[in-house]
Amino acid sequence: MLLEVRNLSVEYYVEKKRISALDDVSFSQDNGEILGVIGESGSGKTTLAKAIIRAIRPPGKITKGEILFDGEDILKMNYREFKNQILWREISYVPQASQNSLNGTMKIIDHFYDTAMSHGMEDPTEIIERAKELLKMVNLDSKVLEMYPHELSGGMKQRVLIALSLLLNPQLVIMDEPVSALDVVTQKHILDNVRKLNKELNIAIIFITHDIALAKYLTQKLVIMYGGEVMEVGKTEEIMTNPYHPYTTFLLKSIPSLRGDISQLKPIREGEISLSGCPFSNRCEYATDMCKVWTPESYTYDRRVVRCINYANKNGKN
Ligand SMILES: Nc1ncnc2c1ncn2[C@@H]1O[C@H](COP(=O)(O)OP(=O)(O)OP(=O)(O)O)[C@@H](O)[C@H]1O
Repeated sequence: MLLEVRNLSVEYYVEKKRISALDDVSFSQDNGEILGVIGESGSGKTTLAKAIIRAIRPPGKITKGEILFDGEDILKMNYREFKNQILWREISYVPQASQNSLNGTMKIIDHFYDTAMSHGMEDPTEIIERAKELLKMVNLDSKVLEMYPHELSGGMKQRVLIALSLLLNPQLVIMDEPVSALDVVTQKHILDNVRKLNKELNIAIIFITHDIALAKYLTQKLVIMYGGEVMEVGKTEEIMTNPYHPYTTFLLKSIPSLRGDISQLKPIREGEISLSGCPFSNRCEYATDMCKVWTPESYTYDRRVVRCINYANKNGKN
């Protein structure tokens, strides 16, 4: 097992109010596996990614849990040690809206130099060769290295960032909504690149998206999130053909409206997340009075993890 997140909770404190962004989140990922993290806006996806790369900053705080990477709890590591040994080298991150994260005054090659040199790769020829090799993997010509970000399309910039994230040969790359700002054709090209990288290099990928159709296309395992909680975890194929949690069913029903037009997806509105009981109970067509007051735990049923009271008596507790 490559990654194991255990009972992770993150809170933000804003104007004396406590926002629970992640509540008791647990899941695992195997070496070389593509894991999709799916949920509507505000469900905690980016917070989860940031927790794994230890980038939660005040007013946010990890209040509970463990993140085991190759068996070691990275939350317990000294931060400097984590930064030098794990970040970029073992786990890299392609942030949300990352196309804007390239520095407009720097050529693409300088981005590769910067990252390489800050991690002890000093030989310029080696860096250029590695950059060319990585660009080729994402179907970009090496002449891109001499270009500035504004000379590239959104899709090209996204591919540069994916190439950059692979510079130090990480075992795990976390991609936060990597294609959501792109047109459908470019989305497909990039997803095919990601798939190729995963196959050829055996890199594990956490693919964060609100679009279950994209996740269906790319991932092997799914973590479905709502209101900071994990609603369901299982093999993509099994979840797609037979969802257990009512929220997953709800998401799957929304597939046709999502394809190609992300503007149709409505973020979770304030008040929709139930603050007591199951977070989905306000919207769930099967919710009983019990669901509104009693917070379900995670139950393992049929190799699936489901956080729904209906599964409480079906099998043992997780
Ligand atoms: N810096 C912050 N300060 C206060 N609250 C925050 C902060 N970052 C996130 N939150 C809150 O934490 C919750 C989870 O947000 P998060 O950004 O992780 O969700 P998300 O699923 O990634 O959403 P999106 O798809 O819109 O990025 C939300 O209620 C959000 O308002």
